[in-house]
Amino acid sequence: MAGATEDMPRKPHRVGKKKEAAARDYANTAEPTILREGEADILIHGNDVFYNKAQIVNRDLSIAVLRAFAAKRQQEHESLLTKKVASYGNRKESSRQNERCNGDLETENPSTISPSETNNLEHLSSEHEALPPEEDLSLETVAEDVETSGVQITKESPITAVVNDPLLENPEAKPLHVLEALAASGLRALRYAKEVAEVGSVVACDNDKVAVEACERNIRLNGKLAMAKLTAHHADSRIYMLSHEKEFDVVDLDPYGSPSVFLDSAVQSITEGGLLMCTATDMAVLCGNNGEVCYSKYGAYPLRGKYCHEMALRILLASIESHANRYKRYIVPVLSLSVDFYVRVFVRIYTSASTIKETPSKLSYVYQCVGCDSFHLQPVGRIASRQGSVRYLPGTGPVISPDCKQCGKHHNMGGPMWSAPIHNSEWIASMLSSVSSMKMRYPAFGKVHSILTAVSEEIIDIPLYISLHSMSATLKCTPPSSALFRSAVVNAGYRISGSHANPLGLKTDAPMEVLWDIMRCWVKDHPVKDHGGETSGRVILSKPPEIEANFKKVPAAMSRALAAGVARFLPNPEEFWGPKPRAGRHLSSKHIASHGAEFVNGTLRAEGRPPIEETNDSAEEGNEVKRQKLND
Ligand SMILES: C[S@@+](CC[C@H](N)C(=O)[O-])C[C@H]1O[C@@H](n2cnc3c(N)ncnc32)[C@H](O)[C@@H]1O
Ligand SMILES: [Zn+2]
Repeated sequence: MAGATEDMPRKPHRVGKKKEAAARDYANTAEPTILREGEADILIHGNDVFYNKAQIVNRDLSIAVLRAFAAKRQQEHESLLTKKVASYGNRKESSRQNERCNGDLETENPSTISPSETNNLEHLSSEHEALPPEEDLSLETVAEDVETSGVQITKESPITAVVNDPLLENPEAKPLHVLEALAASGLRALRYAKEVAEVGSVVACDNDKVAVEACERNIRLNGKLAMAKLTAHHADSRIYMLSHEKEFDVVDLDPYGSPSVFLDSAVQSITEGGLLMCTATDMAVLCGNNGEVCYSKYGAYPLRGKYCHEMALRILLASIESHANRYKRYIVPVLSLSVDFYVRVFVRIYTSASTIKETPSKLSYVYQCVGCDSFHLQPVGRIASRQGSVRYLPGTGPVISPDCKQCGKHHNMGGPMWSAPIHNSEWIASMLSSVSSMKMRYPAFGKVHSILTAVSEEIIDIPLYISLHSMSATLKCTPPSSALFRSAVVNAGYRISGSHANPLGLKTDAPMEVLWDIMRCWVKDHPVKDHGGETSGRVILSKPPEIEANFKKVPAAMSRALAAGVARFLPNPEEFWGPKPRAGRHLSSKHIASHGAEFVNGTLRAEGRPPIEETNDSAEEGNEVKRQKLND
């Protein structure tokens, strides 16, 4: 500035095109820095390739699930092996009996077969593996014409069929073949390869050439093990997955925003019983700010209830199930999380033409009152058993009258969403003990442990949660403490728990009328001012309660973790813990508007780049702020 002296305060000025270009050049020429997360190192070079520190929890959780999955696969493998060995024993026994009848053959005791013996046995045709059980049995009746170690066996004999089973040849489960379909720097893929021993190979795919080059550099940076297990691949992952049908034991989808366009190919590329791990960060869409956009992406309407974060998870699950069903496949959720600014689900994928008939009974619409937020689930389908036969029928309804029984207002209808369980309790328990036993291997251990603890306490068969604060706001009363309310629910004969998705959320099987009666009783003892008008709260309070609530505290109503002083909800370690701009975008005035000056300059400072000063709002920047607020 002409005439300005050093000690005169400088005015913030607009970031011009020149400055943006300078920042870009700086990013391109600046020395890269090395960043370590878990056991992986990556080179960070400006904003060329996407990296978000806030996703460390996401990556740690994924490693915990991957370890649990590997252990489960080994267990399943061993139990299948035991069955096969037993079946081999039975067949050998029946064969021996035949031989005795013929009086010309001797066989060893079938029960003495050991894994080392099975290792020496011949290869099996893969068709045998695919045979349904009835067809298997027919193999027992085959004539003998091939000689092996003094025993005559035909090519198709039952003994050969079982003995040559590749499963018996390899008592250890196969190493996991993993696809990180949207890999960016490859950090996640590197962590899977280096930190999970059972992972044998990882393909890190990205359609951005710069990202793939960065990934290749990072693989080399991480040394021999990474180089042996990891391959960076430049492709549109949708096409890549479609051309690798049922090949990957694990597929990870971690997109910018919505995963919707990747789901169809992802569900086809996973092996039988394999694992899909999927993130969605388009929370504004999934939580009801753009209902019609959600419908176009996920095939479901979200509702703007207090439970919106759990509904977001359930909409994503329903969408994955719908894509899977097209290929006679179905999902079994093991862990479904709403964390910070995203949702992340972990589901196993199986194939069964008969099980997919159950899908409509695992989905529900949701009616939500516009006045008091009471909600009711309307199943899409049901299963009826009569005289030993099972029938799949449409749901019966409507489950509620058009006007709310509590306050008389109408309902909005959302869904369909997944209304079957979203977690597997056995997995959660084993993950909790596993992460606790290797704390040092999880950089975000505290948060990961608190999330899994909160999940472990959730009632597994109750979709969505109520908010005591929202109910109290409707009645304009001071809320009872959570302990008192929870006790009243338990004393009325129902179950109640917290929700990992919201520290104030309560999951219960108590019907809405019981919950409102408890609140009516509370207000009787803690009267509210009458503000007049026909508010929903006034209508609700005008009806006398049908039950007498008992607020006597009961231990069964309390969180075990809370009582034991174990954290269930931890604050984020830093400010600006949220989504990041796409890679390759210049961090500029727009990002100041959408993420805040401190965030952008914090990013630049971390990279040793000059900070960008704040500018005036433009209309577009204002829109970005709005969009970001919706995201928040
Ligand atoms: C959010 S970043 C992934 C972050 C990474 N998973 C991690 O944990 O650090 C999304 C990545 O997906 C890539 N991508 C977007 N569309 C793609 C497509 N159709 N095929 C392959 N990669 C794609 C982008 O280039 C970007 O690198
Ligand atoms: Zn109502």
